[in-house]
Amino acid sequence: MPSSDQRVEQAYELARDLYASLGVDAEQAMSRLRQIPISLHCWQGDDVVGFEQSGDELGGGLAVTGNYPGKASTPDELRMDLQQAYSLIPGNHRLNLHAIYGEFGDHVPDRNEIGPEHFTGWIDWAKEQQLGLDFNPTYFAHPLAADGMTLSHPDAKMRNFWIEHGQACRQIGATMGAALGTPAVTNSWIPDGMKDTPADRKAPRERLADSLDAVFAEPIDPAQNLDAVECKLFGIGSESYVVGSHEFYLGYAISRQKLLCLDAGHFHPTEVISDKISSVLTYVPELLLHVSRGVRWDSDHVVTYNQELYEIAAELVRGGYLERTHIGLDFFDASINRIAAWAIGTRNMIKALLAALLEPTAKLREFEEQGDFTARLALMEEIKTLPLGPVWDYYCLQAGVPVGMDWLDQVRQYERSTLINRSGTPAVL
Ligand SMILES: C[C@H](O)[C@H](O)[C@@H](O)C(=O)CO
Ligand SMILES: [Mn+2]
Repeated sequence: MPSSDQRVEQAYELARDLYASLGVDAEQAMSRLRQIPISLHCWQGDDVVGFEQSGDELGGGLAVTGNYPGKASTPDELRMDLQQAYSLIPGNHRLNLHAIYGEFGDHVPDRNEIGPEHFTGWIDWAKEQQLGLDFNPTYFAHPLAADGMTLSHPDAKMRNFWIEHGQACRQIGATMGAALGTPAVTNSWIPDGMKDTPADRKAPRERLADSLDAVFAEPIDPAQNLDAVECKLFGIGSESYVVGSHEFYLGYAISRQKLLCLDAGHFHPTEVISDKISSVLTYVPELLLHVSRGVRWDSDHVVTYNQELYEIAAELVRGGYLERTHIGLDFFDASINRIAAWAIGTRNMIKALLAALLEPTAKLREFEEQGDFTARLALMEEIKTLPLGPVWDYYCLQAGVPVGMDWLDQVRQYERSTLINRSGTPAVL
């Protein structure tokens, strides 16, 4: 009887030969994949609560549903949970932190007073774990964002408070980047918008452009920090008008040569970000992706292995855009084990990149150039059932992470040994 590792190897060899017959080198695909970091978002680990202990509502049109037990409530717990998640995911990746996740001690500073000193614990840990860090100002869950306006607020004092927050966050990003030798992508998303039809769409957008210019005024070495801006179509409470719309940020990013963040859940349901990548990268230097999954009104379901995920990955590979794209995740689900959510979403993202790297693109292009759209469609359909699974299993085996569903046993074990003991967790999980 072959061992399970031998079965994985045998299945891989058959798959490798099949891909080779289509002109695809599976070894090369895997070695490229090893170089692609995914930035895991810290906020899946605690339902976007953070460590300010303010008790302020999430707000900003964001909502987390579910009450799965065992959520992290201290930086140490969150780091422990992240380590557990990384141990289930092949490759070397990054962590994306929000400003509310600082280690603030007894006297929590206001958002405009935070500094790199509140993130030394994260930086030291990231160094130890060999992770790059990314960063985000938190323009929500705060009394000064309670009316749904921040950088575009009509009151200059309010705008200034948030401008100072944005400036502080860039310095934190730069400190992270300098300490870790890899630039932090510091991404700005603001909730500003209106529930009902505004009488003035223009003024808030003009104010937002001015505020962003003030946030980004200080030049920072791009080897330490890169600025990104993220649009949204609508949120809860901003159904009729969002100041930072797609057109607004596309124009802003192009005119200021900033990174544009495309969140897969932030567009009309019939729009897909896979079709935007090549347009946007014609004009902006680099792209940040928030890979997510929109379901009706919610933009943040756990990423599944669906056709759009494949198309996103395929566009990055086909266009040669991997070097200019930072891949981050953005979902939060409190109805399932939070570590499993990270594992499922991140493994799916990596699996989609592997599928894209295994695509016989040269053949597809050949058909397209010949005008043979029949053959192009036929091959695209054939690709859907090529043996990706055996290559994926082999990739996981080689990386020393669980193969197939085995990762779930480890999550269950961690649940029993650790999550169950957390305060607020019922005796039986
Ligand atoms: C918590 C994140 O900053 C947030 O999800 C943002 O990126 C977003 O997508 C808001 O809908
Ligand atoms: Mn997002």
